[in-house]
Amino acid sequence: MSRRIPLLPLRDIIVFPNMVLPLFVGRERSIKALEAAMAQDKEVVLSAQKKAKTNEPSADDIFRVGTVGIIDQLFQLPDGTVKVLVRGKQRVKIEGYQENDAYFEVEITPIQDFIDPAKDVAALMKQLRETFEAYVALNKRIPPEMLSLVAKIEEKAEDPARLGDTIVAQLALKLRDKQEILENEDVLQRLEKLDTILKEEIDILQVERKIRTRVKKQMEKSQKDFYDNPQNKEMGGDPNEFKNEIDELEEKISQKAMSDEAHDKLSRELKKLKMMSPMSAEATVVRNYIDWVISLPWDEVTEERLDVAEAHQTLEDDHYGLDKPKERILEYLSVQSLVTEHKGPILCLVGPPGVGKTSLGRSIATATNRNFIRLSLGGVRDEAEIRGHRRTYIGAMPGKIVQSLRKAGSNNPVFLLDEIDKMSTDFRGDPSSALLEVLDPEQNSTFNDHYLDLDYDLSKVMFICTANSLQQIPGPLLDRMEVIQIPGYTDFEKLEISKRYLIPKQRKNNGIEDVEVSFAQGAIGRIIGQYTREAGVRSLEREIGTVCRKIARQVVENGKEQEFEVDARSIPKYLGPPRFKHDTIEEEDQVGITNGVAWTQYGGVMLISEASVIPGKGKFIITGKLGDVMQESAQAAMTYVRSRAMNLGLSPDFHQKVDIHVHFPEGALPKDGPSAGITMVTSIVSALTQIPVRHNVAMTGEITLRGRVLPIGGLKEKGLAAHRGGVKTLIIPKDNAKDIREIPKAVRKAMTIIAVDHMDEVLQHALAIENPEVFRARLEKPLLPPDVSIDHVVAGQPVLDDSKVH
Ligand SMILES: Nc1ncnc2c1ncn2[C@@H]1O[C@H](COP(=O)(O)OP(=O)(O)OP(=O)(O)O)[C@@H](O)[C@H]1O
Repeated sequence: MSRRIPLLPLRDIIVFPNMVLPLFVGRERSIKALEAAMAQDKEVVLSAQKKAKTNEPSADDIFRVGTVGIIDQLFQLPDGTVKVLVRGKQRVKIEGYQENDAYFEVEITPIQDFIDPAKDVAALMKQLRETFEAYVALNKRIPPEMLSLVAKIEEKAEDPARLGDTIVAQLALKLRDKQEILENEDVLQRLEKLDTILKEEIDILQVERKIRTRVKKQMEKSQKDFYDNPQNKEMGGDPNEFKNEIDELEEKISQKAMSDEAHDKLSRELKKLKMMSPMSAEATVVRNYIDWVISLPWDEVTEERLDVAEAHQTLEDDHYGLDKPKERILEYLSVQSLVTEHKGPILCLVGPPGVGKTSLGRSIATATNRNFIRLSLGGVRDEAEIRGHRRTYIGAMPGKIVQSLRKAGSNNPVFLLDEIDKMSTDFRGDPSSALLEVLDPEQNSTFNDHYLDLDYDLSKVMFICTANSLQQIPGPLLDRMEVIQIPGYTDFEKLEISKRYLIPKQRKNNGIEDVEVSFAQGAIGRIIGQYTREAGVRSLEREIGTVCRKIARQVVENGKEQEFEVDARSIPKYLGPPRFKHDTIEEEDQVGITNGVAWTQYGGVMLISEASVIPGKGKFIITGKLGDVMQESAQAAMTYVRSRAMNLGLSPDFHQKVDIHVHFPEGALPKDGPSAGITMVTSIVSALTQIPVRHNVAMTGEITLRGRVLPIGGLKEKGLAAHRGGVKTLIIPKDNAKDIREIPKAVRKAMTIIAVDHMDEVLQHALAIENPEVFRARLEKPLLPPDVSIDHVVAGQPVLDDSKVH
């Protein structure tokens, strides 16, 4: 829906939503625009000029994307200029300019933010918050209260767009860069971009700081020389205070239980500290070191216990379903309680995001009376992040393992190493080799952090790893783990999880526990089907949270006495228009459009392939996100189609007279591209023969040159995706028939699963042919009937004369 609003062109400033800032307006046209806005509903479009210097900008001089703002205050200053306080509201696209005599009026449409469901929003927000904190620590220009604001937004994990907009508003970036961020509709890409920019800035600031420290050190040295001169003694700092501090540290060191090695080391460090000038940078480094060592839990433990029945109850109380993982976890815990030392393998929970890996870890901690800490390894590329920097580096710190242990406060916590499949390696060393040492029970009783340079005993820690996909876990690490797979949930399971856990939890979080709220089954089903697309329940929980928040607002406005019945029809009122449609099947059979199912590390997805044929010269084009991955399969597919040309009623040289275009529309990027081979062939054959593809059939399988259908992975996830999408018949490779058992029973019952060996069979089941028998007979005919020479077959001959299309 477009609207018309006055425009205020800005010089060198970009306003983001939620940003409040004063503007000084001097240009006559701009003042007129403001007056017009004040006369209407105080809204004005704020969009930057491409060049700040332009005095009389024309439509082409102004960016097409800006922000609608509300004028909160307006003052006329004595010199004729106007000061306005504006508040950014929403990104908008300028569709057209109407230049009237006095000012610009623009036609705008709001820009909808897009959140890629395949990405882990919470982790990205956390990462950006951390980077921002590191940046603020180096950059004193940014008010510290921004940190708490940013932390609050991140903690709620609901509004990634706001997080990005709040941070970008604080940065001094080039206009073009800011505009680019404003224009990007993909919220998570905006966050990633900001994260990169901040990291670059941090690098620069660190170099500057190093230089400053060096200069400061030199100054301190000359200062020390100055104080050391007896004549100047009386001007020095308070020596008593320093002595008290040293005494205090000495006391702490002697009282704290820690290894002998640590004791000795700290005594030596303390001796060094005594010799130093209290205000020197060196003294600060030594003090920091001593603080770190003292604050670690050397001897603090929580009393472990394990009552299997109780642990079972805790796991049941916190999670619905997940029978197999729960059973395996209990077996694991039982073994651990029988052996005195934890020398067994490490548990590794593998599954898509939001299936409860972290929360299972938390339950294990509760069940065994251990503290719980979580460390995300996503994006860790540097060995030093795990193991710390040597103290010779400026600003050195212990690595993340030691930092986390300090947070845990005991030396026997459950330590969840999240996303071990997302670590990467670069020139700074391989973090996975450091991690190997951490996890290896033979080595980890003497774990040596570079910063501490002391052995620390990690053998009492219970490590649990999580990953989205097995394939990406470094081999040596995988060897040491006991993998527990947690597949995605069916819609039925999601419904139950919502009813039993997510809705009560969100009602509590949003303070509407004691309000009459009921969620109809249909309402939850609609949220699952049309507002989320995921294997886990993370977005589902967020959407339910949004509904609860909106109810909370109504309660605040109108009192608690109302009853709220959330039914399927009312969902758009709470959550806006449905977000996902095309993950379900088409309503009618269509030529050239085939449903595939594919595996991604976030669970199964529907993957549609479209083919269309146009007169041409034999070009074969594949486009869409999957384009590159599919090139090789595409060649095999084409060879098969050409070898079957006669049987399909096509001229043998059909491929020279047409161009074929196959497209895989947007969607999550599957990891197993080739399994879309048979989907592509079906689309091509349908487009060439003009026989529609059955809309309620989906398929997966790789194809060879001769049309054999090869097995694929991830059948379970694919089955779930097909079921979610409303598929009635699922075609799978015969070699995968043994895996059908993995698909939940309810899903198996709801559809027919056909295992095939050859592409010919796929076509028989997938194409909407009235008489499949005739079609099969046709496919089984020898390739070239002996009495027909190639010359007799002409392009455009009647297609499959003996079978009818319905
Ligand atoms: N089976 C279940 N029963 C009850 N609640 C569940 C279940 N599975 C997931 N949840 C809830 O879903 C939310 C997301 O789960 P969690 O954060 O543990 O997912 P995860 O698998 O660890 O994801 P990630 O890998 O992205 O960290 C949590 O609030 C969790 O309590």
